[in-house]
Parts: sequence; structure tokens; C-alpha cells
Amino acid sequence: MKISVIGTGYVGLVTGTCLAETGNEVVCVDIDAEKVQKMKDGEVPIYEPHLDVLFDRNLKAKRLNFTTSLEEGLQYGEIIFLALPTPEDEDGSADLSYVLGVADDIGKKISEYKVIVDKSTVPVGTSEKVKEVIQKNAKCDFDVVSNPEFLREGFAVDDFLKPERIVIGSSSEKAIELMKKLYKPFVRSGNPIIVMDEKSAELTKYAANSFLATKITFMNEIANYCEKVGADVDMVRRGMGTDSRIGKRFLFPGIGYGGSCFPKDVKALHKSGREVDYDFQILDAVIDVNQKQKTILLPKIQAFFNHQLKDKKFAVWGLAFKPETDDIREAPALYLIDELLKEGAEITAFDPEAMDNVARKYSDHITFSKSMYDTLDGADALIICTEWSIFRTPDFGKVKKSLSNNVIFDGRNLYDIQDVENEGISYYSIGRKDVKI
Ligand SMILES: NC(=O)C1=CN([C@@H]2O[C@H](COP(=O)(O)OP(=O)(O)OC[C@H]3O[C@@H](n4cnc5c(N)ncnc54)[C@H](O)[C@@H]3O)[C@@H](O)[C@H]2O)C=CC1
Ligand SMILES: O=C(O)[C@H]1O[C@H](OP(=O)(O)OP(=O)(O)OC[C@H]2O[C@@H](n3ccc(=O)[nH]c3=O)[C@H](O)[C@@H]2O)[C@H](O)[C@@H](O)[C@@H]1O
Repeated sequence: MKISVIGTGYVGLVTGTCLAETGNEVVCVDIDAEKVQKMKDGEVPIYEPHLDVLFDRNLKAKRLNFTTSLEEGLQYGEIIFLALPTPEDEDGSADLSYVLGVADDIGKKISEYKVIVDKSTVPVGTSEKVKEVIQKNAKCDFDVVSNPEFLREGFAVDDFLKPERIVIGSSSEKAIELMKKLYKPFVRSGNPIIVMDEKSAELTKYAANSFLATKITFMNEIANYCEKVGADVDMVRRGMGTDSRIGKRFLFPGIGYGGSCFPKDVKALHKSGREVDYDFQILDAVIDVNQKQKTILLPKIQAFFNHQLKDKKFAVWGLAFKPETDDIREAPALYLIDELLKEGAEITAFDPEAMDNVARKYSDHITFSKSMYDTLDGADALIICTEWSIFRTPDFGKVKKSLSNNVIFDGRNLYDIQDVENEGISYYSIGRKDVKI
């Protein structure tokens, strides 16, 4: 099939590449000319495991193509995916200007039947709005489908190629059949294509993300409570997670959820509720708790250093909002670093992939190191913000020797308490017993 993808960011690039991988001919459109040129030259503009191999293969086979011309994109595909940003607006709602702006162009530029597929995360009722905007100028038939994307950064290729489910929201039999045909190669593992109305599909996406954010936040509260009463959240997590109704995943406490989606999507659903006079009280609490959780290590750091953080030097391991990505959008590490900088501390950081992105934002304030151990030179303490595999089994001898204050503050509970205690290192983590040497 001929496919166009409008917006070649994270979702657009993964969508385009994976659809080319199953034999479709794909044109990806982006307004960022520099990015388009890089992709044409064979460069993958994001760090995403395994994407480079698929990208390279399909680019060389000429099944994957890039352009800055929206007109070309809109003429090309019989199915047109919208993978455009829906960022947080000033009032917390989803900014639909990218999606509706392109919809306006679609109405003016299509001349034969097209299926317009919304892959962006959008509030309930957006597909109706998109339809209306296109309809204003359209001279041919078209259908609008809501097809939310559930991929996770770091596992995006696997999630796209072997999805647990595909949600298709549409009332058009013709569009549903085309979408089923397109997705047939991806459902070989028996996972379902779930067809529903557009509004339910749109809400499924927000409900899934908000539920997962709530699950994490609930565990963060349990962890905070564990500290007050002397329980160990690791034990509680394992005890709870074995109940199949609860499940083991997304129960890991830490310094809050971040990323380009959970924070904005929880806020957008909350705001959408307000618009119809519905108060999502649970989401109010999730937003509030998560905001505080990002700096939950700060009081522990302050107490350890008797509230004298001026000129203290901190080594920070991990900047990305989670491992296996270079994405720093809403990364908890950056919130904690901001607070430490405000108190006059100095930061030397290492992240396997995200340092370039952070350097662009914090060019004058953070020093970056070539290796995790280099950050420790002259540092008073080590702070861990992202659970990259490389941080899981460090040479504790080296860590201890380099740090002047022999203390680790761990926002991701990477180490066994007993192991760190045996090494003679003071250790503060989330929801577990502190080790005070
Ligand atoms: N990043 C993720 O892991 C996931 C994101 N989503 C949703 O997918 C949507 C897109 O997210 P990302 O891919 O992360 O966004 P992104 O910000 O990485 O990429 C968006 C791309 O669209 C381009 N663009 C903007 N206006 C354009 C226009 N008029 N014409 C052509 N290109 C244009 C930008 O230059 C950029 O390359 C959002 O609604 C997001 O919530 C859904 C699932 C996963
Ligand atoms: O809509 C989206 O963009 C995507 O948002 C999330 O994917 P992603 O943001 O890539 O990352 P997650 O793995 O979900 O992690 C999000 C945040 O939660 C945190 N987290 C996750 C799990 C956990 O147990 N504890 C925890 O603190 C992570 O550190 C991270 O900051 C969802 O998992 C995807 O299904 C969805 O498609």
C-alpha cells in the first residue's frame, strides 16, 4: 500500500519505518528541512534501539522516503497518518493547532479518496473536528480514523511490530477494512485489532496513559509512606505484584514519571474533564504527587549536608527521562538538578545518550563527563536519576575512593541495600531503609 506519514518525529519515524518494513511504500513529511535532509542521507535523528537497522534497509530499498512537501505527501498515500505534536497548552489542554492546521491543508489538497489516520494523542472529539475542517474544502470523499499509538520509547520498534493490541476508531467499513489490511502483518502473534467508535478510541489512549501514571504514582506514595513507618517498598512491590490482578509491571517507585507523554496526557485528560464539568479528582492528585516526587531526594541531600549545598559538587548518573532513550522531555533529573543549582551546588553529569540534548538546554550550568566514573572526580556525592543498565553494577571501590563524602542518593533503587552497606557506603534510596555509615 502507499502510505504517507505527516510529522516525522518519534512516532512518525517509527510508524513510517515499520510500515515500510512490511512492504508498504512510505513517504514521510516533516517541516524541519534539516531533519529531512539528514534522514534522506541515511541518518536516524533519534536514539531508538534497532530502528537504525530497519531504517537503513528500507531507505536503501526506496520503500522509505522523506520530503518537506506536504502537497507531495498528501497526494501520495491512500492512507495518510498524522503523527503531529499535541503539546501541552498554557492551560494544560492539548494544543491541537498542528493537527487542525494540517487538516485544513488536507481539505484543500486531496483530490481522491483518502483515509486520514490520527496517530497523535488527541482529546475526545478531535476526529470530528478534523472531519469538519477537512470537509470545509474537500472536493472528494475521505474518512477519518482514530488509531492511537501505544509504543514506548526505548522499545518502540518491538512495540510497533508486535503490538499487544491495535485500536481502530472508525464508523466507516471501507476505512476499517483498509486499516485491518495494513495491520495484518503485525497481528500474527494473535493480539487483537479492536475496532470501536472514534471517541472511545481517543479516550482509550488517555485512559491507558493516565492509568499507568496513576499506578506509578500510587507506588511512589506507598514508597514515601514506607519511609515513615520503616517498611521496604521493594518487598511490598514484590508482595503486591504477584497478584495477577495487579501485575508486576509499572510498580517501580522512583523520582516520578517524566517523558513527552505521561505528564502532558494526564493534564490534558484532567482539563478535558473540566470542559464537560467533570472533575477528575484522582488525576489532580497524580499531577500533584508526581510534581513533588521529582525532587523527593532533595530533603535527604539537604539533611545529609546540613543544608549547606553551596559549592558542593554532585555527580549525576542519568539525565534521560528513562533508560534507552536520549529524550529529556520532562526528565525528573532536570528538575532535581535545577533545585541543586538554585542552592549553589555544582553538577557534573553522565548519561549514555542524552548529554547532547541536555547540553543544548543547560550549556553554562552543567559539566559533562565522558564516563560515569569521570563524574566522580572531586564530587561530594553521587546522585542516580535514570536506571541505565551500565549503572547497575558499578565498581563500588572506585565510587567510594572518588567521593569525598562517600554517599549515594539513588532515585531509582538500583542497588541492594545490603550490598551497599557491605561496601561501607552511605545510601539513600526511595521507600527503603537508609544506610548511614
Ligand atoms: N513519543 C512517544 O513515545 C509517543 C508519542 N505519542 C503521540 O504522538 C504524537 C507525536 O509525538 P512525537 O512523535 O513524540 O512528536 P515529536 O515532537 O517527536 O515529532 C513531531 C514532528 O512533527 C513535525 N511537524 C510539526 N508540524 C508539522 C507540519 N505542519 N507538517 C509536517 N511535520 C510537522 C515536527 O517537526 C516533528 O518532527 C503526540 O501526540 C504524542 O503524544 C504517542 C505514543 C508514543
Ligand atoms: O503515549 C506515549 O507516548 C507513551 O507513553 C508511555 O511510554 P514512555 O513515555 O516511552 O515511557 P514509559 O516506559 O511508560 O515510562 C514513563 C515514565 O514512567 C517512569 N516509570 C515507569 C515505570 C515504573 O514502574 N516506574 C516509573 O517511574 C519512567 O521512569 C518514565 O519516566 C507509555 O508506556 C506508552 O504506552 C505510550 O505509548
